This record gives sequence, structure tokens and C-alpha cells, in this order.
Amino acid sequence: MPSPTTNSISSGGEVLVVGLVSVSDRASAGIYEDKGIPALADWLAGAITTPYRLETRLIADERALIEQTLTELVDRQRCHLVLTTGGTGPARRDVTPEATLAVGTREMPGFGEQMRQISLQFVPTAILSRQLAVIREIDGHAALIMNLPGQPKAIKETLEGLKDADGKQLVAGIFAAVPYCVDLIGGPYIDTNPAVCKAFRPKSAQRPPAA
Ligand SMILES: Nc1ncnc2c1ncn2[C@@H]1O[C@H](COP(=O)(O)OP(=O)(O)OP(=O)(O)O)[C@@H](O)[C@H]1O
Ligand SMILES: Nc1nc2c(c(=O)[nH]1)N[C@H]1C(S)=C(S)[C@@H](COP(=O)(O)O)O[C@H]1N2
Repeated sequence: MPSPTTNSISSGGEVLVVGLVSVSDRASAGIYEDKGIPALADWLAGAITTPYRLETRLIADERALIEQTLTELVDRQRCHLVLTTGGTGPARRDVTPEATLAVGTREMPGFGEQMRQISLQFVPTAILSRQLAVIREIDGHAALIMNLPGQPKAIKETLEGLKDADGKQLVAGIFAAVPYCVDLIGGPYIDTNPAVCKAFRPKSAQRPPAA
């Protein structure tokens, strides 16, 4: 990992920018239709109530290309949050975690741990997933980058967690912790739809809902 740079980040009035990266040899070659980006975009559209802009990329499982894409999304497009899908398993071409670690300045191990906890409620093979999250810090800007599994249905499962038939949360999804993480790294304040994902912030960090 490169060493962290000190940043003087300003968050005033910035629009949230979210990068979505689908990493799939076959979807990027047109062998099947990519369902990763639509699944990510649909879930975010229901979950985030603050205005945001999406930057989407569909790429093959090539480590250099993944690193280049993540770097471009954070450094040039100024994404505050980047979600990848695919390439986290144990197969030789699954290299998304390696590429993500290489561009990160700090690891956020809780996200990977929680994703595996959630996914184990759905499939025993969740243990095969090497998902992780990092923060990439550059001068004046930082972003949270998180790896999600490649199965399109696993995107909602990991972001939202597990609820019972009445909507009661049984296992917390990872997105509940994302808005406060983005606050802490200097990004815009993210409001969510609590029916989909109730963002958790300590009382001292909460703002009244926008009028
Ligand atoms: N972007 C995607 N769009 C649609 N389906 C996908 C996508 N990525 C994965 N899947 C589905 O999930 C299954 C397991 O995902 P995995 O990431 O292991 O794919 P893979 O076997 O590495 O192949 P590829 O990289 O070509 O998607 C795939 O076989 C496919 O059915
Ligand atoms: N929630 C959830 N997580 C899941 C799965 C799933 O179906 N649901 N599939 C698992 C499987 S089979 C694998 S191999 C790993 C890695 O998947 P990837 O290589 O597509 O990222 O994610 C795991 N995580």
C-alpha cells in the first residue's frame, strides 16, 4: 500500500459521487449481460435520498486495469465512495481484492468481516469470498472503496443485511456504516431511506433531515 498523505479535505456543498465497477470477464466481453452495475444502481436509488452522481465502469478481471479504474474514479472523478462487484473468490483470475489493496492507503477490515457474516446466512460458500474495503487518501480528497461479491443477488444481501418478514433487521448490512465513514473522511453528508437502510451515526454527528 502507498503511504497515506495528509489531507485538508473540504466537504462544503459537494455533490456525492459514487463509482460502480463491475469486474467480470464474461460480462465485459459481452458473453452475458452485466447485471452487476444495474443491481448496484437500483439498490442505491432506493437507499440514498441525498442527490448523487454515478460513474460506472464494466471491466475484465485484470489487476492492472482494476487498479487503474479505481485510481481514475477516486483521483479524477472525485468519487467519495466506490463499490466493486465480482472477482473476490479464490479462482486464479479473481484479483479484485489485490488491486483494491494496492490502491488503498488504509484498510477497513470491518467491512469484509461483516460481509462474510451476512453472506454466511445465505450460502456456506460465503467463506470463499475475500472481500475487503480500503480508504484511498490523496491530497485534499479521500474515498471509501468496498468489494462486493459478483453474484448480482449478493449485492442487496450484503448492502442491506438480513431482515425478517416484518422488515425487522436480523443482521446489519454494511451500508448502515457507510454514511458515517464518508463523514469521517470528509465527504458529503449522506441521508438514507430508513425502510431500506437505516444509517447509523452517533448522536453528535446527526443532522436534522433536509427540508
Ligand atoms: N457482472 C455480472 N453480471 C451477471 N452475472 C454475473 C456477473 N458476475 C457474476 N455473475 C454471475 O455470478 C456467477 C459467479 O460469479 P463470479 O464472479 O465467480 O464469476 P466468474 O466465474 O469469475 O466469471 P466472470 O468473471 O466471467 O463473471 C457467474 O457465473 C454469473 O452467473
Ligand atoms: N450474499 C452472498 N454472498 C456470497 C455469495 C452469495 O450467493 N450471496 N456467493 C459466494 C461465492 S459462491 C463466492 S465464490 C464468493 C466470491 O464471489 P465473486 O468471485 O463473484 O466475488 O462470494 C460469496 N459470497
